[in-house]
Amino acid sequence: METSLLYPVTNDQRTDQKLDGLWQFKFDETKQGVKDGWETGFHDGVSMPVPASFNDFFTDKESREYTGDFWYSRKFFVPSAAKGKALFLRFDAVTHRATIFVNGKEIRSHEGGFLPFAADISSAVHYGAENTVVVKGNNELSREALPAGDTITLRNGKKMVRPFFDFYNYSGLNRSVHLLTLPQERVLDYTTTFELNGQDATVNYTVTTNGDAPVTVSLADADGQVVATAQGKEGALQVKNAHLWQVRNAYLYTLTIQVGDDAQTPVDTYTDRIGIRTIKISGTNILVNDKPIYLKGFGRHEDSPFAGRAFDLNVEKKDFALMKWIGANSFRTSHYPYDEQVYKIADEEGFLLTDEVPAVGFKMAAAAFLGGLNQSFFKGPWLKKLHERHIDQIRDLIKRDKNHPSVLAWSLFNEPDTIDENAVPYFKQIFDESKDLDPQSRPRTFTLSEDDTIETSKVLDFPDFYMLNRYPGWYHFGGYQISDGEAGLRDEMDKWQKAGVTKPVVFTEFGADTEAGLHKLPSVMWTEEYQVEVLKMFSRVFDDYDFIKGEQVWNLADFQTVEGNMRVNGNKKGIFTRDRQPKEAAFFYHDRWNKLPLDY
Ligand SMILES: CCC[C@@H]1NC[C@@H](O)[C@H](O)[C@H]1C(=O)O
Repeated sequence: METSLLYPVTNDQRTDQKLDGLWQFKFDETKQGVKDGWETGFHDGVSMPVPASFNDFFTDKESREYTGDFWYSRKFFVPSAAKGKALFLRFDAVTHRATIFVNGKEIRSHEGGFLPFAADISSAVHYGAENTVVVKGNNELSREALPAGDTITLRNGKKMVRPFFDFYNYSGLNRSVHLLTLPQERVLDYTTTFELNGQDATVNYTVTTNGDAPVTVSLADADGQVVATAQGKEGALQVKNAHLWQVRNAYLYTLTIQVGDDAQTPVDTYTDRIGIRTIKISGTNILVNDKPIYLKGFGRHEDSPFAGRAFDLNVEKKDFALMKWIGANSFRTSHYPYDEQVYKIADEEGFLLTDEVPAVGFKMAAAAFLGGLNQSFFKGPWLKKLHERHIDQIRDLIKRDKNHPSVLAWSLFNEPDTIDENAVPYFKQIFDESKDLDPQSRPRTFTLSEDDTIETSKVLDFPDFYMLNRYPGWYHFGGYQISDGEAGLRDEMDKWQKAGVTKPVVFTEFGADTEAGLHKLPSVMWTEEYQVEVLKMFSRVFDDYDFIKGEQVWNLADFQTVEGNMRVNGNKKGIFTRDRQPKEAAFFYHDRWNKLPLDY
């Protein structure tokens, strides 16, 4: 688990310099790099943009599909003025694992392609001079790492990944790299929880530092007026006439943490924007500030042409424009934690997000679907290591994202095999170990695939609310048989109702692959008309069951997947195309959702 995952800020005590841009890049198929000393830097690579996945910049298949070790290198200057400071390189994400070298010295390694980590380089840098950072990355998949898959070797000796999941294995320095100078004594972390008292609110906080200097915490409103202050590493900020953070009606305060005796010359200062709101599950209702809400939105991917899985602020800005236009209020970070800047935008825009770890592909049937095996995923020599990494990434996910008002819930798996008895002890361990990680005690859950129903799933006691992924009209009962699909879906909902549903049910995946521009009257599958028919069918069912408290259609946009006879250059279930243009279904939801209140 990382010591500190605070997002970088710049002020009189801290600096944050992004090292984005063109780096040197090389594949290392024969693991030559270590023998040839690449860790000291190299100039005979190709230029590679950062942040970006490397895959789509090449014109040959071997490079696009490359699986194995790869190396990045660049120079960076450390000013003499940085002497006495703690120096870190913060990697917002390297997919799927990395080892970091500075001036040829190995600093640290990290496992997990979607969460940040920081390398303390204080002892390795030359001040007032250029330095060299080298990243040795690897993008192989296995059953003992997240996301799950296999790596095979073809007869020609090339390695190839076999994902147990339906998104392309885009790899590389997918998010920004920061050079940080920090005070030796500093804020490492903070927590916030909220109590609403009529018009007023209490912000309970804790602050973690690496020293004994006193701490002062203040809260300023959106106009910069300080509305509350408190002393100590634990305390309560009393806010009169609190302006609450609401769904699609956000309000953010600025929290300032100062370390040191003298407010004029603090040892460290850390600021962040927070929203005062509460989240609760009450019966079959999801409550924000004690008011029931209904989730309207999407499963998404960090995916776009050229940059692959890299965070691209332009794409993110467009996606939020589309989600606001269509009347959405929420999304799931399927199937991995997104870049922190996404959560900051969601905080500002008043969107709720379900924050998901990359525990995807924990199901051999998925592997079978993608040409894999048919055996129990939760019974194998890989489980011990997988569990260690799974809970480690849950810990870091919650540590990183716990102060975002936009985070509604934690999704600990996507479509795991929960029919298998062997899943129960694994789920118990994960839910026991994650129980107290979130100071705000937000709901923990996971998605249930088609096979995992109220009759077959063995782990329905664990989630705080249910997330269902259902595909009648597509993967079964498609085309003219869609009426059987609707009847079957209603049968299942009747069983949930008869069983006495005591928790909210949110549909987190449903939809149909659709080739933009394909039309037919009457419809056939793959046409835009048929996608609307499927979505109208789901809407009819959602409107008939009161315990259904959300509809998040799969997917916001078309996205890249592995090649296969079930994919047409990727997954086409998008409501928008991959270049973010509307299919007919976008206008259906624009009409359906904008008729409703923003939060219901
Ligand atoms: C029947 C499982 C559906 C599946 N669910 C997980 C997503 O990551 C996939 O994209 C989606 C699909 O096949 O469209």
